[in-house]
Amino acid sequence: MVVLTKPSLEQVSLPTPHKPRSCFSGIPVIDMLEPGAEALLVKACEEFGLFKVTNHGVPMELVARLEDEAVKFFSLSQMEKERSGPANPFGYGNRKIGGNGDVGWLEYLLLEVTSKSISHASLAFLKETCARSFCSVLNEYIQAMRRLASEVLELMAQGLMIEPRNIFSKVVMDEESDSVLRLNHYPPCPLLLQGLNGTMTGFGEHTDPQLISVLRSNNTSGLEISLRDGTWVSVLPDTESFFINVGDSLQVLTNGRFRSVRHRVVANGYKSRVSMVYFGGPPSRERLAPLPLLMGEGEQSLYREFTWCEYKRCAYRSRLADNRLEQFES
Ligand SMILES: C=C1C[C@]23C[C@@]1(O)CC[C@H]2[C@@]12CC[C@H](O)[C@@](C)(C(=O)O1)[C@H]2[C@@H]3C(=O)O
Ligand SMILES: O=C(O)CCC(=O)C(=O)O
Ligand SMILES: [Fe+2]
Repeated sequence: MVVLTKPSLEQVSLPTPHKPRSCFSGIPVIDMLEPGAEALLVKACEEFGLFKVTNHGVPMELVARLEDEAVKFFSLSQMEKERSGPANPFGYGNRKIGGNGDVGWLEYLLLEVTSKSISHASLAFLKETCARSFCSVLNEYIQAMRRLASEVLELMAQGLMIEPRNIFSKVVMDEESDSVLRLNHYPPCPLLLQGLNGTMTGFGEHTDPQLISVLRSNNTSGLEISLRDGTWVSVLPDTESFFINVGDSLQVLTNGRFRSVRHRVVANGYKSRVSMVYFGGPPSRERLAPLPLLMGEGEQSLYREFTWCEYKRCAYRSRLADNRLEQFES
């Protein structure tokens, strides 16, 4: 995405501006090596659906290498980047999110992930544009994210006191798990420096469909979450930690006990934001329904059983802000 000049900005339809939010310092921080982390983690999933983890074991040097490659990719000419696009759903995307009319102040690379690496299809369109080093660091990062996602999911099961301990993690560790890696670049938005009142949407509000998302960003703010009472707050960036989001699938498995957090990103007038998100999803044929182990006596199941494939089909027909789980409520 190039930084557009004023006349060309007036010719494109822009995402709707909204009011800036206050910074929130209450995001739970979970030290993964601390005894008792599992109970804190459960509380965070119930209250916020978002927390950050420290002592996560992911080498910061690996994170820096992938971020460097992502920055290099986004600095290519528009023509070169577009050789890896349009995102349908995978590939390079610019401003358009999904196929149903959502737009944001960003460009991104959306990559399909198999159990070991990025998929052949995603690799094929990347190879056209990118150095071998990008592909190899992507695969290393994916492995680190799978391991972290799996460890966090095991701590969740432990905190919920359910067995086996891999009851959630085996879903994302499955050979056929359907996961995604997303590299987002939100360039500075010149309109914000030209007296635009309010803020500009970088990535519109939504919940993530998978079990969990593992998010890391550079030091530029922009991420906002909706609290239980519906107020939006801004999350301070933290380059050393990973943010973990509860996704829709985990909300279903826990019968609504864990909260799939609504979140969005606002653009910045001065600084670029780069985020890298791993979405840990189930295999296509996986059946999703509240785990009987987690249901109290007489507790009603909030959702009917459905497969990940069914859910995804419906997700890709929806707008970003839609409540995708509504159709699966019982
Ligand atoms: C508008 C859309 C983009 C999205 C697919 C969808 O139709 C609805 C869910 C969106 C979302 C949000 C979280 C992730 O960024 C994403 C990759 C996902 O799995 O679901 C995106 C989808 C996308 O950008 O293709
Ligand atoms: O860029 C971010 O910080 C969040 C992006 C996001 O929510 C997503 O890619 O689904
Ligand atoms: Fe998201």
